[in-house]
Amino acid sequence: MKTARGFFKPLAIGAPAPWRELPARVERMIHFVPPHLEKVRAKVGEIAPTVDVILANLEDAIPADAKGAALAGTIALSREVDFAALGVGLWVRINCLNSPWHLDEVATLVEKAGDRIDVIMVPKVEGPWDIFYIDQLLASLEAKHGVTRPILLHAILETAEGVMNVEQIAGASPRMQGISLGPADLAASRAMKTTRVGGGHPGYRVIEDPHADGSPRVSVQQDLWHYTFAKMVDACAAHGIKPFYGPFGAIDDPVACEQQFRNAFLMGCAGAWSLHPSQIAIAKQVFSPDPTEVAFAKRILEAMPDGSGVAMIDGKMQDDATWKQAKVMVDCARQIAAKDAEYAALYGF
Ligand SMILES: CC(C)(COP(=O)(O)OP(=O)(O)OC[C@H]1O[C@@H](n2cnc3c(N)ncnc32)[C@H](O)[C@@H]1OP(=O)(O)O)[C@@H](O)C(=O)NCCC(=O)NCCSC(=O)C[C@](C)(O)C(=O)O
Ligand SMILES: [Mg+2]
Repeated sequence: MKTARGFFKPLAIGAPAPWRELPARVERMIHFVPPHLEKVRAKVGEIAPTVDVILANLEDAIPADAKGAALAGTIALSREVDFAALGVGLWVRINCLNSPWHLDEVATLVEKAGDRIDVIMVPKVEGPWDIFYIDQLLASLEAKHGVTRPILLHAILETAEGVMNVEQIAGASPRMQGISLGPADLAASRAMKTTRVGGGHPGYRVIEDPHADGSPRVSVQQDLWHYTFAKMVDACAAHGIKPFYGPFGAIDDPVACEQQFRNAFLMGCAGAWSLHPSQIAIAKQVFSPDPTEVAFAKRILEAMPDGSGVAMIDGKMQDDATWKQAKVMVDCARQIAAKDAEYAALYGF
């Protein structure tokens, strides 16, 4: 383990000092773009003002023979759209660390777009050693190319070993911005017998005991991901970084997508991925707290100005702990309102 002071020392001479606090950013949806497709890339300028983050994807879903074009497309994208002026994050998902592509990708990204990329997403992170490696590599490249703002790291949790080590991954570097669930690779890694990208499964359920009269037994579908998800959320919260739900592959099922996103939101996630333009509005609505809940939270804060004691509001007991929950809700709404005029009006800020 590094010493407490050592943790915040730059890892290369001339590299920028690591972040001590994460920059405060609204990241309700991470919108995935295949950057090798010129047709899709051309539309990013139009989509960007409607999202919080645009992610150029270099990994899975990009054919092996298009990896170079995707990297070139990412650099072009970083120049074509002024993401910083729009208040939109620019993220890149690189190929995994045991692939032949990641080294050239990281080198090219830092050299050609190091001052414009906010976050690099690293897939299939197995343990803290993967983060140590990429942390050092980034510091060396940032120093070499005079990048003054450290690029943050986001890990995808998509192997059984990664889940086992999630706490150490979350705390491996001050560059860690967050972690997303990668349900498709994780399912394969665990030998789960599914063929989906996230969401539930009709076969995973609980059933009530047989009735004496033989009448039908109630059976309810359960959440396949709850254990992994809760483990990830606690690891992130404990280390002061952000948990995210990952992708929802059934583009044709917006109802289930919304439910999956809402479960993640209620459990503490900051956002989810949008793979298709139709999922952007779903994520935006779900990850912006409900205005009615925000109004109630404001009443709690007003009823207990110093956050202590006890109060009754509409028959519900309020104390220091509900005050803290209310503060989480109101702070989140305030941050969103500062970025999004539509929600500022809904929240009355
Ligand atoms: C699913 C696909 C193939 C359906 O693409 P489509 O063309 O069939 O859909 P469409 O409904 O016909 O598209 C309508 C319009 O939207 C456009 N469009 C469509 N998608 C986008 C987009 N993302 N951004 C911007 N524009 C988009 C599309 O080009 C079209 O434009 P047009 O009307 O002008 O012709 C397509 O949406 C797509 O490629 N999405 C991204 C897929 C992706 O990134 N997958 C990897 C992430 S999930 C993952 O990796 C798993 C994980 C974490 O690793 C693990 O769990 O293990
Ligand atoms: Mg994956």
